[in-house]
Amino acid sequence: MSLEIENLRIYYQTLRGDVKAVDNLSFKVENGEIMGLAGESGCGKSTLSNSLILLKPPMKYVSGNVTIDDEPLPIHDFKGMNKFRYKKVSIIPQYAMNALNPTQKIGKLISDLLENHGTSFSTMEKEIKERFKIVELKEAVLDMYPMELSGGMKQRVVMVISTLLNPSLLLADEITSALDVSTQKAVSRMIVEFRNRGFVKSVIFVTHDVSVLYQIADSIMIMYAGKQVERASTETIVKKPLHPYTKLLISSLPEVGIKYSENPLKGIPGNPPELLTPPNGCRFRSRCPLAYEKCMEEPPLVEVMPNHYVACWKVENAND
Ligand SMILES: Nc1ncnc2c1ncn2[C@@H]1O[C@H](COP(=O)(O)OP(=O)(O)OP(=O)(O)O)[C@@H](O)[C@H]1O
Repeated sequence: MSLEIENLRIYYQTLRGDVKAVDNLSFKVENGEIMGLAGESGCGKSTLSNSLILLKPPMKYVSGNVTIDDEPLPIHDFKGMNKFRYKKVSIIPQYAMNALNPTQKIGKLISDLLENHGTSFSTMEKEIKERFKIVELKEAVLDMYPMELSGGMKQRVVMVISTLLNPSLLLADEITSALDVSTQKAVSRMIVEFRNRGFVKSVIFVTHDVSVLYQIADSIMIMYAGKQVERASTETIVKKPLHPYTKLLISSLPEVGIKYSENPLKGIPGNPPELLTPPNGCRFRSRCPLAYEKCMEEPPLVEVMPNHYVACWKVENAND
């Protein structure tokens, strides 16, 4: 098993109280699996992914266990995580294109990073050049400054850098949303290629855009207001979703590249609840066309079919 998460709670400490951004999540990601993570803006996707590598204030660890390759991952221990970052868990951040130091040439940047992790550019040179070839970057890029590269090229440089040490888990956070459609496809294909070649064991691919996931993910987890509402194979989530929220999300698939925040879900009045004081029971109930009294109680996440998990009373009680 590449990643295993049990009862994870990650909050933001604010003057008004705790924002319950990730509220009791449990799931597993197998070796070789690309898991898509989708849901409307503000549902906790970035919080989950950031907490697995860079948990710092105002974000706070509240409870839960994380294991990677069957070894505990001390996400609550900022310093203790140093030996796991890049080596075991790596991230292509949301604004990867701006993540490169503008005053350093790409080659120097890679060399510094490798030295910080106990290896060197010369040891890794063959591999670096090989990977540049895979992402269709010329070797000459090593001698360039970030400002000399296009957005898509910078994105690919960051992809190579974050996976050079063959991490077990790669977190990819909205890495395609700022790109044009053909670059989006190329970047998504490269993630699959990296997984196929064993550069990364597993991937959590965060996006607003389920249509991107349909092309690359093996499984999809749908989050709503800090909770997991449904998780299954990609085929099942797209073709046979069971949770009312997933159904609405799938039926209102936006055009590629348009964020849900710019194109609110059609047919679902209202907004997700505030995570400072989330409602009791099902957090989707105020917008759910199927809500009934039972939804005042929190629905458990139930495996309704093998590897198909849903948190909805209507689904659980469908045969009553
Ligand atoms: N620094 C912060 N302080 C307080 N609350 C925060 C902070 N960052 C995020 N939040 C809150 O945590 C919740 C989850 O946010 P998060 O960014 O994880 O959602 P997301 O699903 O990744 O959204 P997006 O797709 O827009 O990035 C939201 O309610 C958000 O307002």
